[in-house]
Amino acid sequence: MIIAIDGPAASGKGTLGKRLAHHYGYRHLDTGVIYRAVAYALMQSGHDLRDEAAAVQAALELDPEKFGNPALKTQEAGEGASIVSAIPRVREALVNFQRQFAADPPGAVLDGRDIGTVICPHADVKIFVVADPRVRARRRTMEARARGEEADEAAVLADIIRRDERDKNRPIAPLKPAADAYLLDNSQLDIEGGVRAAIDIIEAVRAGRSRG
Ligand SMILES: Nc1ncnc2c1ncn2[C@@H]1O[C@H](COP(=O)(O)OP(=O)(O)O)[C@@H](O)[C@H]1O
Ligand SMILES: Nc1ccn([C@@H]2O[C@H](COP(=O)(O)OP(=O)(O)O)[C@@H](O)[C@H]2O)c(=O)n1
Repeated sequence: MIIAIDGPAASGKGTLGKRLAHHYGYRHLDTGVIYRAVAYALMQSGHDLRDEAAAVQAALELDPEKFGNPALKTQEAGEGASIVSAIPRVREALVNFQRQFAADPPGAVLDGRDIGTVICPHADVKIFVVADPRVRARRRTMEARARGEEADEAAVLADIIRRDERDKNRPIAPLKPAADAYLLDNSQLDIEGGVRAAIDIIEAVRAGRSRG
């Protein structure tokens, strides 16, 4: 089974993806990390984030062993990711890696912006996670502070809104729900509540299939 989770910045995709993967015994890929890693590689080598040739090269040379680097979690890496991810050839260079991950047994949960629309259009279940932008900014600010970083909630909110706008309005693989995605608003839910709501959706889809 392939579970596709998409949604805007800091909506809880990764947290949900990890928890669902654990619940079902599947592997989990946070695809945002891939774009963050490309941006980080360019930043480290002093290239402009809009340098297409350098960005494609960085995408082709990606090392999944480095996806755990804490530097990828910063606001700068997220902002950079949103710039490099709008380059069509960068996205093309990363499609096979993601599809291969999705196809390997026993099943996979992928989260990002275009999983249900582009990477896995035939995913068994698609969930589009949303939350009020102010709630997302609050959670992301708390997360940064818990890591010992300084974070200004108004600046985090502005970053989230700017990134969502860029992601929604790019011509290639824009952020949007697939036509057959289930919307999950977790603004009023805690993490457990969000996980339960997602499992309810997945089980309802499975039950419908086995009847159908
Ligand atoms: N339902 C929820 N209730 C409270 N906090 C949440 C919830 N879902 C996620 N979070 C927190 O919000 C922050 C952003 O979640 P994350 O999974 O990193 O989002 P995304 O992968 O969409 O960027 C994290 O600090 C996470 O612990
Ligand atoms: N499948 C994906 C995942 C991320 N991205 C880009 O990568 C950026 C960072 O993604 P992320 O999921 O790590 O961001 P957060 O939601 O964690 O803040 C996004 O703003 C998108 O521009 C994408 O284009 N496609």
